[in-house]
Amino acid sequence: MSLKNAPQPGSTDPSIIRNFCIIAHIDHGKSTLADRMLQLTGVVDERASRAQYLDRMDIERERGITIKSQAVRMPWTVPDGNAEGAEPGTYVLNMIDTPGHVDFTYEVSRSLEACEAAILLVDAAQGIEAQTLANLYLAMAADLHIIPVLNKIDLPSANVEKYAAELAGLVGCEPEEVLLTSAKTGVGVESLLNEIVKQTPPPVGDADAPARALIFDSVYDTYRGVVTYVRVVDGKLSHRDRIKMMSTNAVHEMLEVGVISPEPVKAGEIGVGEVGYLITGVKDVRQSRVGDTVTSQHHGATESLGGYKHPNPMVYAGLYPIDGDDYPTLRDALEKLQLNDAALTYEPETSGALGFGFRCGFLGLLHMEITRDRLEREFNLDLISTAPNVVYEVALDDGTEVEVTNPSEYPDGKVAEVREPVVKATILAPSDYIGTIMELCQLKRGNLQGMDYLSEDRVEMRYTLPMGEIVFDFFDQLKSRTKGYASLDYERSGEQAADLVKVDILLQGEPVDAFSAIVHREAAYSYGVMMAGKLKDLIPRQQFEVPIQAAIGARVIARETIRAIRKDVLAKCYGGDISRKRKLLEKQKAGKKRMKNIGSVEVPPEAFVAALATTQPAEKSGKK
Ligand SMILES: Nc1nc2c(ncn2[C@@H]2O[C@H](COP(=O)(O)OP(=O)(O)OP(=O)(O)O)[C@@H](O)[C@H]2O)c(=O)[nH]1
Repeated sequence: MSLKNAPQPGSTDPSIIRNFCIIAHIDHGKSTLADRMLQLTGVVDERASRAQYLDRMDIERERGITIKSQAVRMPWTVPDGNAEGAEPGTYVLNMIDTPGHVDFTYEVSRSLEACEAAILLVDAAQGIEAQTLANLYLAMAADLHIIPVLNKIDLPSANVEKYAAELAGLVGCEPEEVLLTSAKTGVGVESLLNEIVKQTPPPVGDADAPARALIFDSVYDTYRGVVTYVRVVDGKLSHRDRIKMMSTNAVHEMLEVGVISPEPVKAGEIGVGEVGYLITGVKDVRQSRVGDTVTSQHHGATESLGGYKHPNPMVYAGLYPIDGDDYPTLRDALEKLQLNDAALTYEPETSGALGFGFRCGFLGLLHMEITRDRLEREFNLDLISTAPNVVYEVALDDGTEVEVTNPSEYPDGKVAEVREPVVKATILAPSDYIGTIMELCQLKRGNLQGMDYLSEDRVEMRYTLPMGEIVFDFFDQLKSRTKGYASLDYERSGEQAADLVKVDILLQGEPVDAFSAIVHREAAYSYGVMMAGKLKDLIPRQQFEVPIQAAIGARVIARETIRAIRKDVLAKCYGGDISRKRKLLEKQKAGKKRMKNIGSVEVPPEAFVAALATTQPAEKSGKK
């Protein structure tokens, strides 16, 4: 169908609108299916279609243009006599993209709020995974209609019967009701579009009420400022309105309203049930926050849609430039990133060992990895990041409470109680690995909350775990112990009191703040031994002997020694070539300039990088 004849934004009857999203575990084919739908609905023609149209962050960056397609409007005509029994006619489908990772659960929940149905996509060769479940629970909490779909049925290893039964059991339908697709070959995708029309409830809202729209994403664009994605619930938003953000009462001039199909298309207004974008000239995403309600300034709504939450960082780490001269660049870079990332926080910090840097707050490990990666790649910075830590609440003997986001701020002595954040974790794995997973969780101070068999040989285990144990190498260990078969998802779930201590690492009797860590008392010794051992290997020998100690307060719990030596760079230079000798000595001097001095001990930056690399990135699935 030609897009010109498609229903126009602003005057679309809500009864022909269908708002849906696709939820899936990483790699189960979400992007491929989305691309296929764009092609079939004629929004992107096959020739112009490049793989993964929705995933165009990189392309955008290269060309420095426009907008991330967070929500695409697709016209779809249901033919007469379709096998699905959907009412023939032309419909407007809005496909809303959801970020794929636990760090962004709140953003996911807002995107889901903007939909009426969710396609639960499962790989027919893999079955249900942890994120399938996590996303499904979020979708059920948002009251969405679930459409179960098995994808990749073209794969020789697909086991349609087994996984259709598993999926049906999970969703509570008959195995025959599970739809089958191959996003790759296109099989089943037309039927799926008809099913979406048939099964998704049309949006309901009051067209005559004051405007209310939910912000489900906001993105900073270099040229246009902040682009805010909204789903209109009541009334309409027009480009002539001045709009108000209900959480802050801030009023903004509206410059443009439109829909994405798949490029931005201006519209005069968008009405009940529609999904589109607003541009207001605001330059900072923090003024247009995900979860907030937009209304018009005049005769605006008095009650917001609810559910707005301020993003709170869960993980903190220090970021330091390896070259101290890069400090201003790092500051500017963080300022720029924050324009596009309402959840990123930072404040200046100084470390005795690393110099000037920033204490940054992140939603989780993946968020931290992404941010660091972008700083290094987009701003050409070499960074040292200190080991990430969670936020501890420390009650002192005198009744005061402090929040510790940096181990070096941990109060010495007089601590009455320390509370640490806890997560509820869901682990899915083949049942053969139950023993090894239990062992790992026990080691990480986990408590088993329950266990269910999803099928004969797959099990779901639910644990509560201290978040501080997960931010280290938990995910990596889980993967290696289960040969990659386990999947993990977790969400924050309150605090608990714990017996935690601060372990300091001392070089020649001087504490190195970058290596301090808050750990469970039982793990303190092994942390001390591990760190001292690592540093012994990483720090080059000096002209004098260097003791490395790990200590809790004044009590030393581990010790290593680096023996003295002077590296004679001239050793191989017999004969009398004075200029060559001078060159070598200068090279040595230049190398020394880059060293970080801890007291009189010279430590190469690489030693910090390697010593702090105890943490591993979390599952890299949230790139969208
Ligand atoms: N054989 C086959 N491969 C598929 C099918 N759908 C997707 N794939 C492949 O599976 C891989 C993952 O697909 P994506 O669409 O990137 O998966 P995704 O869920 O969007 O993954 P992320 O973007 O990483 O979250 C790609 O290599 C696809 O080509 C299918 O129906 N059949």
